[in-house]
Amino acid sequence: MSGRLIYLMGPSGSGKDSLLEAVRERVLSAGGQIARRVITRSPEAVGEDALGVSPQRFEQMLAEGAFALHWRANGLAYGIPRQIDEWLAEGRDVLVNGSRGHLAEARQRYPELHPVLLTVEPQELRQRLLARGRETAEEIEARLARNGHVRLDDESCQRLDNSGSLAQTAEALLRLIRGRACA
Ligand SMILES: Nc1ncnc2c1ncn2[C@@H]1O[C@H](COP(=O)(O)OP(=O)(O)O)[C@@H](O)[C@H]1O
Ligand SMILES: O=P(O)(O)OC[C@H]1O[C@H](OP(=O)(O)OP(=O)(O)O)[C@H](O)[C@@H]1O
Repeated sequence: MSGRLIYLMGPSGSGKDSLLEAVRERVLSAGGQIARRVITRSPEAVGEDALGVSPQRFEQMLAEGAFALHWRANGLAYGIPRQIDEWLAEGRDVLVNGSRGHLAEARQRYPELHPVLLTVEPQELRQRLLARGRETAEEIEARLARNGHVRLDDESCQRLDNSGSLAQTAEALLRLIRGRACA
């Protein structure tokens, strides 16, 4: 039986990378996997477990069919390695740090995916992006503006509020996964 694709979305700064890191050990010990994104950003990017590549290398990987999913946002290119298909075929649940703007395309490839939307109070979101200190003030404003016009009216999305404690959000995500995806 195929594993489930847990497609985590949310505004830049809402805590997707932090949440995936917080649940990583328990997801892996339950036989699940967490996809490592490929991003055209410096490998030193603060607070994320992504593979940083040049735009040229990204295009080469894309041409070689290396990605199961890929999209562009925030002036960057993001890719999800095709390895997730092997994991899913092995019956493993796979968590992906996804994009709200790419959900429709992701659904075309994975009709059974489980969408999870991380939400954060707007003012808290701004503070977190500033505190993370990875983007310039201009890039932060652009991300906040993007959040203002990316609309997700998909009622099937499970919503997780990450405005409070990360540990509590992690427990909520694990309950959600156990409830819907893991035996
Ligand atoms: N529940 C939380 N409470 C306080 N700070 C958080 C919480 N979740 C994430 N953060 C912080 O907010 C910033 C953005 O988190 P990050 O995981 O990079 O978000 P995303 O991956 O969605 O862009 C980071 O500095 C992170 O440490
Ligand atoms: O379509 P959206 O839902 O707005 O998402 C746009 C992009 O931003 C998110 O990445 P992330 O939050 O990790 O961005 P960052 O790491 O570049 O800040 C998400 O993973 C997408 O790659």
